[in-house]
Amino acid sequence: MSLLLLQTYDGESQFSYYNQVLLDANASSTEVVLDVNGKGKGLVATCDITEGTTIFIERPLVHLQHLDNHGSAIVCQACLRFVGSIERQVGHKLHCLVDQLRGAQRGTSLSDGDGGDESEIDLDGALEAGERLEQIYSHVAPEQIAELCSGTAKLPLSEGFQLPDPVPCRRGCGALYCSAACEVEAWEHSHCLLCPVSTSTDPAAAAAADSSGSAQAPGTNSSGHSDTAEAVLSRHAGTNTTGQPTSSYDSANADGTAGGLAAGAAAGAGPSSADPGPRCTSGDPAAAGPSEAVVEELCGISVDRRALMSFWDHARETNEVFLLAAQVVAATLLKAARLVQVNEQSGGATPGPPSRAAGASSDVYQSALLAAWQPFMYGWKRCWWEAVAVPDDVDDEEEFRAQLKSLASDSLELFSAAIKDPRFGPDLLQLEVYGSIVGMFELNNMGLVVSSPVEDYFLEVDEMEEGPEKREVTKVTQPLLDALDAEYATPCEATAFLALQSCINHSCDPNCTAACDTGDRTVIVLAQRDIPAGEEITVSYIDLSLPYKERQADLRDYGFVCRCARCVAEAAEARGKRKGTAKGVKVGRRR
Ligand SMILES: C[S@@+](CC[C@H](N)C(=O)[O-])C[C@H]1O[C@@H](n2cnc3c(N)ncnc32)[C@H](O)[C@@H]1O
Repeated sequence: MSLLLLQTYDGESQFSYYNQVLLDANASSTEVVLDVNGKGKGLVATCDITEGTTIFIERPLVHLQHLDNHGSAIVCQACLRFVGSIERQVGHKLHCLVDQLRGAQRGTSLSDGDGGDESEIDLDGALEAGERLEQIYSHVAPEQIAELCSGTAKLPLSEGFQLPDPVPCRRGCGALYCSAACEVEAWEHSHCLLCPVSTSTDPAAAAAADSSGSAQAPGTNSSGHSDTAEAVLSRHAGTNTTGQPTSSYDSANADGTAGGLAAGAAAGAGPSSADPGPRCTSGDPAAAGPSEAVVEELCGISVDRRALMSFWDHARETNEVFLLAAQVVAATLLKAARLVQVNEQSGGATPGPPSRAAGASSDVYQSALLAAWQPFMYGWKRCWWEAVAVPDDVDDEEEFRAQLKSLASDSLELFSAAIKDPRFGPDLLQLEVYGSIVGMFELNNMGLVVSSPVEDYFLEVDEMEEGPEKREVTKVTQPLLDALDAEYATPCEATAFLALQSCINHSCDPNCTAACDTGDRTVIVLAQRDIPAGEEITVSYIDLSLPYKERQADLRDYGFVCRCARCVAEAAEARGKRKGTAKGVKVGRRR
């Protein structure tokens, strides 16, 4: 059954799809070739390209800020821009850091108290966490962290680093955006299905969302009043079921500790919604606490928000890539449902699938599903559990792969309990399809890194001319810098899938770089030397400074052995050396 979505498509349809993608990305100097020297499809220059040329600029189809990065960077969940203010970014980082360290200490004492296995108690870890906590508090008082988090404290020179005011998700799940437009974009893309906060918190928004696929203007509540990030967060995410404040946008407790931001929890180490403990809520809907068992219908798709929370919890505890897979499934379903809806509204006169009411067959729904699936149709390669490289410490490969498959099966079961649309048949929620989507991220994803304005802020202070003014400023900033230590420069880190960038093959001597440093989620592919027409466009997937063997080991994660010119030359050189040694040719130092 799943074969419909996983069938191999003819070259013609791929060709026309990629032609449109090239056009959208303004990539007129390249073409997608379906087989490049046995490496599958690749990108090839159609004309001479000079060094420094921007080959194309592209936005991801789906992306996710790494969960363990939420404690380090408050960013727009749609475009990854840093939001809020320098003060809040600094306060949030310290808050999460403190909470994480406290968690490390608590974890130890808990297993101690439980009379658990002595060998599982990480006393060294607890000691280290304690020392780091002491170090932080020797520089910054808890009240200062609370003031930075709440925005009441002002840092010198910070007005030169203005960040957009955060716009909260209309349901108040904890996700923040840099603008109303970004909130709408995320909502319409997939968040309207994936947001775990139930309708009951804002019925007007849900009603509007249901009728049009987009709801009321974000940032306004049902009475039309403007919601601030703080208001929404404190209403929905600010307290969990134990009544503890959970967000660094809440004012932290007087001792600065109960704000409850646990980077560890956001990273998947935290408690489940059934056992709500402190959580980092920046963009982490699970932090909003369990919602009521409200089943809604959006564009004809049924969503059980409470079941969704269980899916979220499982993904946070096992593999965040399931959240990306959920985005793909949700975006595909929504797009298919909208295609059907548009056609129904136009009485079937416009091209597209006719309505069920008008006697449509299931083929109509399948063709809408296939049209919506197209952006991902050419990206998948193998199921996750088949594609993953077996870690060195695994003895039984078969068992390892069976475990991954079972994990994916659990995740899909939870997702299927939350989101249903029988009109489109069972294909999209088949295990092989789900596994192929997860596998697609394993083999094709691109890491996005957006540098932090906090780093720029501290650099500007550092670069001030020596003198009384700098001394005044550093009196305030140096303790913060000392408390943050290496954390001060942590960028926003995310992972993404892009239609065109994911066609570029790897080389250990690449002619291009792909980077995301503009702070608007766009990826820029840049020629780093002159590229003659007909040459393949290549980038590096790995750290190129590594020696041959380590590069090959890293590339195993992408499922291939690199045979680029550099690898072939280095392998030949190594073979030559081994041969020379075997023949007794002198190598190395003479005794
Ligand atoms: C991001 S995709 C690149 C596009 C891919 N060729 C395709 O057909 O979609 C990564 C996959 O391409 C193939 N690949 C990329 N670079 C390669 C290389 N240098 N040698 C062999 N295979 C490569 C591997 O199968 C890898 O898993």
